Amino acid sequence: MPENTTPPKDGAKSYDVAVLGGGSFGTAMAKVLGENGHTVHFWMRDEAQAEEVRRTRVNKRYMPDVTIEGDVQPTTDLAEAVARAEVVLVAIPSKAFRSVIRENADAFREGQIVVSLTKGIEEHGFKLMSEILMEELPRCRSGVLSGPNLAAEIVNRELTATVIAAKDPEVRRTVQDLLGCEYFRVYANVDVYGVELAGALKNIYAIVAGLASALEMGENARAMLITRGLAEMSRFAVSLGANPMTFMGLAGVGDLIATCTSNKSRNYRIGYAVGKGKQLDEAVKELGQVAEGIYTLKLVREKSESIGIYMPLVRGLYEILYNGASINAVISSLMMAVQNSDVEFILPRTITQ
Ligand SMILES: NC(=O)C1=CN([C@@H]2O[C@H](COP(=O)(O)OP(=O)(O)OC[C@H]3O[C@@H](n4cnc5c(N)ncnc54)[C@H](O)[C@@H]3O)[C@@H](O)[C@H]2O)C=CC1
Ligand SMILES: O=C(CO)COP(=O)(O)O
Repeated sequence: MPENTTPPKDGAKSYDVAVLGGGSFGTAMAKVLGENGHTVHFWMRDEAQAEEVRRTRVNKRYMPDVTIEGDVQPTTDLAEAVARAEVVLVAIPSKAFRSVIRENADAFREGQIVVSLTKGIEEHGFKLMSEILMEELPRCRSGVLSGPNLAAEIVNRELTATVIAAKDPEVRRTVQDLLGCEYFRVYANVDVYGVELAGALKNIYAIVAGLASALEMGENARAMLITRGLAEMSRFAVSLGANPMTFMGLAGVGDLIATCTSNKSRNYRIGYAVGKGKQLDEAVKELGQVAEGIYTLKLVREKSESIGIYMPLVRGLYEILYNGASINAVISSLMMAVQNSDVEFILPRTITQ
């Protein structure tokens, strides 16, 4: 056993796990797995970065203050990482997710467990990452992990809960066994589509919340945005087949609270920067990490218009970010819109658009 390997918990099985993606979240999950006593094949595309992590145990660009403990083996050989793994966790931004999986599809085995950690939507065809996994790796067993999981807190072992969503009970159990520990708790769900869509949609409202914070709005406004964001995202997701109750859970309201109230969220930080007068391009460049919400916003706006789902916050944010609308004008039109029902599952909305 290598020097820096933690033995697995008493009686627990030690797995070989591949983590694909060497950014903030890949690093956070590799660290949890390493501390839980598993062998981690940590794939990243950049050899210099892999060598640095190997040598220093620090992923300097994404997590400069964090030492990665345990048997975490950085590699740039994706096929080998997957071949050695019993379980594969994918933390690659949505824009590159399909191409990375497709180019390496031959490396995956029948029945292998592959779990998406990515909170985004594919541009063409409005596909979620679990759908991409089913299309590209039809012989594997897939799942998605989502929830209030700010990487910057997990790496400090701050108490966190997440959700594994999968139809196959063994996938759910395996991921709970792999990741669960004294600071990371893994709950299960079977509504894969709802859990995954919740994780992607909440990024939009985190941008809205960041914007509101930059404008120094109060707590009433923050509560209104979070709650109306929840109403809007569940309305949209339910129309596409998600279970509304999923939005009451960690992957729904939980993640919405975490990212709409914290500048540790990159999406929130984008909203904050725009609210302080930065151009979107400038804000993204300064962030230097992925903020999925800016892409998800475009796709959800287009989809909601095409299927006739009322999403005023999406529409307003889109006008601000992509059409140069004045923030104050958008706020005013949202506040002066026709007054409507609070919980539409109890009192149906009377106004549709
Ligand atoms: N950071 C967080 O707190 C959380 C992030 N997520 C999700 O995880 C996904 C990844 O996010 P982060 O790791 O935070 O992003 P990041 O911006 O910190 O890192 C992205 C990583 O993906 C790599 N990458 C980009 N394009 C690539 C390509 N074509 N091929 C291979 N690798 C590529 C980059 O080199 C980098 O290592 C996102 O969908 C995000 O929403 C989910 C939960 C929490
Ligand atoms: O999804 C996240 C936490 O649950 C991370 O959010 P950001 O991508 O906005 O940092």
